Amino acid sequence: MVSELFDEEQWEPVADLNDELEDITYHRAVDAGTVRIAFDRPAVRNAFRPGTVDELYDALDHAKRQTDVGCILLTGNGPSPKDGGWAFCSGGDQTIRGEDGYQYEGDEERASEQGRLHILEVQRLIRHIPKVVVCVVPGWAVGGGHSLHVVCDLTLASAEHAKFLQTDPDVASYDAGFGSAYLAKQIGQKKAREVFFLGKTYSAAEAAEMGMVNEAVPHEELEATALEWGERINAKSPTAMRMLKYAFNMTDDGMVGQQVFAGEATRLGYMTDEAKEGRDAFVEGRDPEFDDYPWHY
Ligand SMILES: CC(C)(COP(=O)(O)OP(=O)(O)OC[C@H]1O[C@@H](n2cnc3c(N)ncnc32)[C@H](O)[C@@H]1OP(=O)(O)O)[C@@H](O)C(=O)NCCC(=O)NCCSC(=O)c1cc(O)c2ccccc2c1O
Repeated sequence: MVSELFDEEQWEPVADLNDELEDITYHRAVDAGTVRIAFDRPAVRNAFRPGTVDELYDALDHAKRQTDVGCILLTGNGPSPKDGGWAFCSGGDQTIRGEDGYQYEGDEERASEQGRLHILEVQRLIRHIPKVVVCVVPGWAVGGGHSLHVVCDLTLASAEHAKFLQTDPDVASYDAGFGSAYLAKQIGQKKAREVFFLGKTYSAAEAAEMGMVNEAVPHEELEATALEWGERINAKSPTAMRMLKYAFNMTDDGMVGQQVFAGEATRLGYMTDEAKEGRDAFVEGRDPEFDDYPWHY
């Protein structure tokens, strides 16, 4: 069983990656352009270790390159075989945290590598991926798991079991990027500081009220609702959705935000006859003829 909330009839494993996965699962909807990527370490509340992060990055990168996929669901499998508890993700696995980051402990080939903090690379991939990423939270979203939900485009949560908590300062860690500063953009400075400085646990309803969760739904309906959201998203114009995501990002992302948005503007430019004329003239060794193209106003 992948997860108690997982409906096997709706999904098929992504064949070219799934055999290599240990810490996550990766599925594609049978008849929709939606993929489901899930943490699969429920016994430790889906804490991530470096290998987990590698797999997550690879799955997201694979999903990015599927031109018929518009929606990525990021979730956590469960419940825990130990105590029945649910989690989206409890952040970095503290048992393998070394002095310079999280260690590839137990992986003989990579044990000598430096400590990693590359969940931040995953955050940046989620931020820039030209698709809608929905965080589907069936239980705890804590520490680095909380930050992941913050950086996703939308968050859908289990009304009964989802719980939101920032423990970073308890374990002497700090996501000083999207996890904190971008959270403040979502819920306001006072509330974001409360999340980190007081370390309270918030229910799905409270998190929705604060503006960091889009909707709380009954636990049993969580994944069906997520698939419905995927359908709604996939029915829309891919170009419009991509440009909107990058427009939302741009005001907070500085020159990188401008670069990502501008890259898509360049792509749209390349699709015009005017751009083709510029290219063809160079390739054919002649002067370009732009007289047919107006100076739009
Ligand atoms: C998540 C909890 C609030 C759940 O509490 P609950 O009482 O429901 O369950 P237990 O505490 O009994 O946990 C069950 C079981 O899971 C193990 N476990 C849970 N979380 C982790 C974890 N993160 N690492 C390792 N193991 C974990 C727990 O030990 C139990 O095992 P048993 O063997 O006893 O059954 C609560 O568990 C909790 O508070 N967990 C810790 C949350 C936490 O502090 N996470 C780390 C925050 S820092 C972080 O994530 C982070 C990562 C990065 O890579 C960064 C990179 C760059 C900047 C910042 C980063 C960053 O902040």
